[in-house]
Amino acid sequence: MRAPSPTDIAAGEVILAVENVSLAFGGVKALTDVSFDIKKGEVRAIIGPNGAGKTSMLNCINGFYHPTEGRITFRGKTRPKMRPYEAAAGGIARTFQNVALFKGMSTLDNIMAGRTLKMSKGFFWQVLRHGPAMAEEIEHRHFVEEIIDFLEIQHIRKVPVGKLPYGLQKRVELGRALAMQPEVLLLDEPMAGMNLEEKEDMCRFILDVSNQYGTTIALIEHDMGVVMDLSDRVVVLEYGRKIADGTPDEVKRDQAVIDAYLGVPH
Ligand SMILES: Nc1ncnc2c1ncn2[C@@H]1O[C@H](COP(=O)(O)OP(=O)(O)OP(=O)(O)O)[C@@H](O)[C@H]1O
Repeated sequence: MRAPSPTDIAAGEVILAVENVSLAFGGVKALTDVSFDIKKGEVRAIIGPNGAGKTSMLNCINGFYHPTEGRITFRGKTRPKMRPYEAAAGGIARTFQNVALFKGMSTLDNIMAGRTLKMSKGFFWQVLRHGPAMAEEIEHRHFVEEIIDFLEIQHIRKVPVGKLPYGLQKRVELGRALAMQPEVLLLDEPMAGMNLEEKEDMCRFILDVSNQYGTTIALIEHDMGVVMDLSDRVVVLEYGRKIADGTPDEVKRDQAVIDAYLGVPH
């Protein structure tokens, strides 16, 4: 698979910064004054007990929610009212806690759907499937086939995704996100509901995406073994507040984190 679009941000520099972000739903404070950054090329985990605000944080990053306070800066630009399609077009792709695919469509068509953002030819040409649109579609199909090879899902390319086991559906969803050639990939519980073998496969693919293509990855994950193996740095939320931030080793020795996971009252 080809590398993501080139960027002017060097590996190790901050590509996305979350500053003093708060988010409230009526009286419920999902996030309170949360700050952390994500560096280009790293695997950044967001962890915390149920209801800690992890999914709300991803939803703020990709523009699905707008923070009540604070700001999010992506590639040096602060866009407080960024919408999900603007985030995707700008290089932030996302997978969901519960697989969100077109269940009646094939693996190939689902991944192709992720590619439409990259298609420049207008609807008129697309409908005619002629001329410039045809040439462009062939190029995009090549790219999608590369992703299918990369994720080792050639055998299911024509199968409607609704008929696939859950682990493979998660892999197809990853493929659809990769089809956008994102600079930042947000993964919401990529291993949820998987058996051990499927988890090992998904871990390998995430590491391959990171190592081979330098894609920056932020992931929410409950499986601590996976988090410790995959991540460069971990941010820990509890009741919507950040309680720790550091390398996996630092975080697992942090007393506030140990207390949060053991349910010690504060
Ligand atoms: N759309 C919403 N409307 C009202 N409250 C919400 C909404 N989304 C999230 N919340 C609340 O915000 C808080 C944080 O929820 P969130 O889903 O972000 O946590 P989480 O850490 O992702 O949890 P889990 O691990 O269970 O998925 C919870 O109290 C939740 O009930």
